[in-house]
Amino acid sequence: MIYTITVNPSIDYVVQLPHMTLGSVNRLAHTAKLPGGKGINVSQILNELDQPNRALGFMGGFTGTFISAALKAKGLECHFTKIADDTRINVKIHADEETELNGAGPDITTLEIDAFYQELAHLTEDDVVVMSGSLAPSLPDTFYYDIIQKVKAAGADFVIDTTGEALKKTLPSNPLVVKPNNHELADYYQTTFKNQADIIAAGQRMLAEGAQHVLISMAGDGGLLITPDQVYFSPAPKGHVINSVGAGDSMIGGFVGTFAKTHDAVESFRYGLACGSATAFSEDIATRAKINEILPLIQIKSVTESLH
Ligand SMILES: Nc1ncnc2c1ncn2[C@@H]1O[C@H](COP(=O)(O)OP(=O)(O)OP(=O)(O)O)[C@@H](O)[C@H]1O
Ligand SMILES: O=P(O)(O)OC[C@@]1(O)O[C@H](CO)[C@@H](O)[C@@H]1O
Repeated sequence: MIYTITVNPSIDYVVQLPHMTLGSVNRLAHTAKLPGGKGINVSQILNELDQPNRALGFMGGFTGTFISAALKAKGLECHFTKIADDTRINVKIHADEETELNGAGPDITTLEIDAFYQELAHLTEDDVVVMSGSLAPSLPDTFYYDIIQKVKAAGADFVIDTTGEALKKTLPSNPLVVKPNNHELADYYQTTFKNQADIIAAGQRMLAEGAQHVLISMAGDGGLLITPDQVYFSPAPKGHVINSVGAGDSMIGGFVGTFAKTHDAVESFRYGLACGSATAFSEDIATRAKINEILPLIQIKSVTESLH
């Protein structure tokens, strides 16, 4: 079973307007309220790929009721831990440029945290736990690290979508895959990239530091997959970008869901790329139909030889 953990889910309130003027009343041309949060987005993709999975995390209040109902309607298996406080609302403004206003998140009590841990009490070595997104402020900084210790004790695999110090702390525990984007990768090693070879070298360093696979996403410039003995690149297919929020989560969902079925890293990369672009070309997280439309457009090539 794949478990996704969204500690801090959200209603993503997506608003569109041709132009936003700060300090004025702006009238919205189009709005949408979508269930969001990084792990939930991964679960939505897994569901589209018919990959059994269970969405975990904390959910509460009228916002939590909305998200749970929306996910149930989509057929997701959800085991969220109920909390007393309201789940947050994140505002995604699509005007001249994309601007995001993400809430800090609700208060979560020690009793609620204990109840959440019960969901991880029966992990086995066949399981994969995907952890994504910010921690609510009331959670300890070690929250993800503590979960990883439980995952490792059960012999299960894990994926964590994080950056900075949190990533540094988890790499030695050998995550199945890490997916920094090229900017996060440059920040991580406090460097700037002049060309693709520099990006690949940084990805290989992350592999040496413990990741089993490194996926580097580069938005409209495509992605790279780094394995212990090969490096692959794919450009992104061209299309009309509608809402790139969740493209990175979709890439993780495509990779992890396919890897669980095939144990084939390149095939998993292919699905990851297709799911990422399919979401960028959709209002919400991509559907199976959109993913199928994009899959034939993905062109992966090995760039290993060009490095020597
Ligand atoms: N404009 C785009 N055109 C085509 N494909 C895209 C576009 N944006 C994203 N993608 C696809 O989705 C993948 C992940 O996107 P991106 O690099 O933006 O991830 P991210 O930075 O983690 O995004 P986010 O945090 O918004 O989810 C890319 O590698 C690419 O395959
Ligand atoms: O505030 P966090 O937890 O870092 O990110 C939350 C979020 O921006 O991530 C998803 C897109 O990746 C959205 O659905 C959601 O609003």
